[in-house]
Amino acid sequence: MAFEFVASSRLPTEFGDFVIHGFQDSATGKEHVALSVGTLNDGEPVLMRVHSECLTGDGFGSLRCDCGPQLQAAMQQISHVGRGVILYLRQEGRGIGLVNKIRAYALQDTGADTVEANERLGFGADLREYAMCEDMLRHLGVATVRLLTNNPKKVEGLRAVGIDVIERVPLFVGANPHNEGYMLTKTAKMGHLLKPSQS
Ligand SMILES: Nc1nc2c(ncn2[C@@H]2O[C@H](COP(=O)(O)OP(=O)(O)OP(=O)(O)O)[C@@H](O)[C@H]2O)c(=O)[nH]1
Ligand SMILES: [Zn+2]
Repeated sequence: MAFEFVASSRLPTEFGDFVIHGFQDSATGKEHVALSVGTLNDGEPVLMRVHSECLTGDGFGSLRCDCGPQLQAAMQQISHVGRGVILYLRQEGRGIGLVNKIRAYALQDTGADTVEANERLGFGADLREYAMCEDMLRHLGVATVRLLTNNPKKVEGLRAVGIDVIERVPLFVGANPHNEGYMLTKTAKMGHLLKPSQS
């Protein structure tokens, strides 16, 4: 089978107690994980975050983007509610990979915005795909979701692979002096909704 569940275990974190579920995609060689809290297979809508890997933001605390605070806020909210799931997808750099993201950052250091940098490297602005999410949610028994995101295209992408997104729930974490321009580009060129008035 191309995509399979491998194992689950307890994962206590500083944001609360999760269960981590490991999946392998033999077609791509990627390993994806889900972090869940509570009972998900009861047919009720599930609060969900689909988070794309960002080693620099999630792991190193980079201020160039908003990924780290978004992941932490999602973990806090889901833990607080006591029910929900985070799908952590290994699609670093919107799918171009870690080293290519660093190449894109180098271009941004000399004036390109996040979209132009990808294009100069010969990539589209966003190469992510979401088909694996359907497999992961089926395994977890999730029927419908309320999606924590500021990106309407992510809602469309998930619906396109058969996931029943019944609501988009904004995930605002604010900006800092290092990511202000990046956040403006996401709004202007990528359709992100980054103000409460836009939601
Ligand atoms: N290529 C590239 N990828 C980036 C850059 N900054 C962040 N990323 C990646 O972008 C992904 C996160 O996407 P975002 O556009 O921040 O947000 P989103 O997931 O589309 O939307 P939200 O659900 O609102 O977070 C992660 O995989 C990051 O590694 C960049 O300048 N260039
Ligand atoms: Zn990031």
